[in-house]
Amino acid sequence: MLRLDNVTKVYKVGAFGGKTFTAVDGVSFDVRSGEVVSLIGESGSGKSTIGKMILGLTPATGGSITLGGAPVKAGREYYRHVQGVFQDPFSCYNPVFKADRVFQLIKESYYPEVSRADWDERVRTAIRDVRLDPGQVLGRYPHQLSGGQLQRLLIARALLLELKLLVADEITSMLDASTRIDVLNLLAELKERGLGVLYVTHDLSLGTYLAERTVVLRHGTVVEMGLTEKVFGDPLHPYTRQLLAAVPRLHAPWEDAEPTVTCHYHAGGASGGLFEAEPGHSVACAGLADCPR
Ligand SMILES: Nc1ncnc2c1ncn2[C@@H]1O[C@H](COP(=O)(O)OP(=O)(O)OP(=O)(O)O)[C@@H](O)[C@H]1O
Repeated sequence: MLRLDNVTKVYKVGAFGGKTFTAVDGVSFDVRSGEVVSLIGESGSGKSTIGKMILGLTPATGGSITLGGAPVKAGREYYRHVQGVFQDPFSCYNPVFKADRVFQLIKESYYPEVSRADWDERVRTAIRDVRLDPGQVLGRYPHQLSGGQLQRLLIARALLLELKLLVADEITSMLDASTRIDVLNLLAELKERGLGVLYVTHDLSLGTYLAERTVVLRHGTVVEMGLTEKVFGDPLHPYTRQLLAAVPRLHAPWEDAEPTVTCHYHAGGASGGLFEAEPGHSVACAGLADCPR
């Protein structure tokens, strides 16, 4: 459904934009309907930039991003099918308006023909779908609602559209542990409904919780990707191993990752792109001292 092919993003930086910085470099992966793909990497690895390009908020410098074969085209029709939910739910609301105004804006833009009564019923259904009580959240200002409630209202808002893909960028990082699980379970329900979800996170444990496939990003390039159980069960790239070793475990002392001695990419005779080490599990060069440059 969503396909990124060799996507690159080069930002102009410096006082007069005279220098450039490549934030995303030749990234390719896809997200299918009814699937959660998690995009994982440390801060600054390019995750949000990829999310923004998919949402048409910033153009790709190279490569292509397509939804159902059609290129990203920011605008009303595209946003009917593709929506983003971000880390800080408060920033998505205008504090001087009641939070549920976001539903009214969707009606005005997409469903002006729907009667007031019908629309109110749709809104209440969407709110119940995200496990909120309409009576408790409608008519309130953003500051009167919790971060988790605001986050879920944004998901409810997305559900009112004919959504195919949701880009969820660090949406659980500001939530407490139990609300976080509620929101993750909600995403799991969305995929049951056939939606594709790109779940952007730097938290590996959350990524593994619900993603069928995982893409590991480092310095703007994909270093490993594949079925989540394979990427996490048998990480091949030293960076993935490092990330996994850094996940805190209850009652277990922190241990550094075992040093990587094999570059699966070069051992497999690959050159260019990623090497498919096993079906559904690909890896980039490990960058070991003896890897050909
Ligand atoms: N508008 C911009 N102009 C110049 N550089 C930018 C711009 N936006 C992002 N960058 C740079 O691109 C790189 C990737 O940023 P991005 O926000 O995509 O990372 P991220 O993986 O989402 O990080 P985080 O997890 O901290 O949100 C960073 O080095 C960042 O400084």
